[in-house]
Amino acid sequence: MAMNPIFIATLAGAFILFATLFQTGRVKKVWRIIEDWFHVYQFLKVPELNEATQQHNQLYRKVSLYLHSLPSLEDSDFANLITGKKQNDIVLSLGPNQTIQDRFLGTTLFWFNQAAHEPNPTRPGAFVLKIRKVDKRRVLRPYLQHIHAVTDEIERQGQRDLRLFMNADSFGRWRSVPFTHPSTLDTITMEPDLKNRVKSDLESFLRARQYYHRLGRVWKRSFLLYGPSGTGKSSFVAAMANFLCYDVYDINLSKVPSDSDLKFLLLQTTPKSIVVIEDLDLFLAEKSTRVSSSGILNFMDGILSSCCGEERMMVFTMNTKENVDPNLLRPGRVDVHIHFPLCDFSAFKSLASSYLGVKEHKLFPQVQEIFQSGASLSPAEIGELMITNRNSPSRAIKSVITALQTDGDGRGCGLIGRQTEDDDVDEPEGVVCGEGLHTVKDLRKLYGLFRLKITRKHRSNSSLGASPLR
Ligand SMILES: Nc1ncnc2c1ncn2[C@@H]1O[C@H](COP(=O)(O)OP(=O)(O)OP(=O)(O)O)[C@@H](O)[C@H]1O
Ligand SMILES: [Mg+2]
Repeated sequence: MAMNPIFIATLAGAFILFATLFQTGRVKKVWRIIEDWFHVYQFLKVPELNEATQQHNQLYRKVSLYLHSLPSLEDSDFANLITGKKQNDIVLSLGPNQTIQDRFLGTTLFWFNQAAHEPNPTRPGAFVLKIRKVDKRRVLRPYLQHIHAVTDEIERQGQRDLRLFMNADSFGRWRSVPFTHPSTLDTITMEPDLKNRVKSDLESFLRARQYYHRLGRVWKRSFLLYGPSGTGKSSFVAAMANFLCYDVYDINLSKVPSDSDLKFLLLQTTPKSIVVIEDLDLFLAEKSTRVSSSGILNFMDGILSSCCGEERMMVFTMNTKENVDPNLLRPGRVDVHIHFPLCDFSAFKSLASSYLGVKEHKLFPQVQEIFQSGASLSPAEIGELMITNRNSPSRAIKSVITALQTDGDGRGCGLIGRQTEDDDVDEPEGVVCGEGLHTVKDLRKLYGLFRLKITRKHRSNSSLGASPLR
């Protein structure tokens, strides 16, 4: 029996239409909606915040990291293209209200990225997992374990994209941007011995989960970075974040309306993060914040951090700690003190090596002499002169000499070569307080601190990290 040509044409047309719709994913979508009608799937929500406590849900962060590592992200209906860590790096990011598929143990799972900002801009987002009811019992538990394993591995290899969180408004919420600061411990000019001790301190912190638990302590560590402006304190925080592969929460105290808002901000921070308060001395001196001293003390004591997870660094920066109540900086509140001094000759040489690629130069003796006379500049000032004159090392060094003779004159006076026998005092260098150790002796043993002779009144700028033990 001959086929009706109209029937054949209609069939072919329907086939082409179906294939086209299938290609664009519309049929798949309609099919999914039909399946949802018949309750084939179960939905599980992973909210960004725990609604009862308003704390960050760790699983949300892990799921986000996991989903962004999936090759199937390329096949999702809609993805954002954003720049990655390195220049020219372009990475895919799952768009809001978009779905991504994953395969696990022979079944397909769907993740829906529920947008954070609709309809209420402050409402947190969520990921919604859609899994076949028949597969749930068999697949869900191992699948969640799989997500943990994959994200742990990503974090171990330091591949996680870091974020910088800021409390930019007075609503007590964090806003974040990708953290791409290029500073590393290698690029920070610092006395090499001190740098090595800090490095091993950070490394041992990363491995110390069991140790802290055994002691019944919160797995956290606090640093005080103090020294004049432009000596590298903020750069060091960035270097720490890159070294530890931790996010940074930068607390602007002037934007915190009250003690309870400070608590709330801390509760929302996640583990594997550095919580930073810059210029704490200024806030304490000027009382330019509505947060009380006891609010700051609670924050530093870690009572709060004990209820919102662990694996955190607290970093406070100050220009000087002279006017700060020593009680505020006692061990436990601040575990490690690091002094960031103005440049001495060896710091200058180190900057010349990295900024100008010069290890020796005929002008070096002259520079050394000027430093010995007591003049000094910050690494930021010297670095800037070197960057400006980077095409001519001689010109760069000459400009540093001129600056030392003018701007830097006397800046370091009294800090170098003014030691008197009467004023001798045992001063440890840099890192001064250790975990679980309470005596000065213990602390010295910990870091093999060596004795420096410097004056009681003036901190030496010839040695990075000189810090009195109290
Ligand atoms: N020790 C250092 N090693 C390398 N670069 C440095 C160092 N100190 C400062 N710089 C450079 O100087 C600039 C300013 O440094 P940074 O902001 O870290 O100083 P700071 O101590 O935080 O100053 P402030 O107290 O004013 O906040 C940065 O660009 C940094 O690269
Ligand atoms: Mg700074």
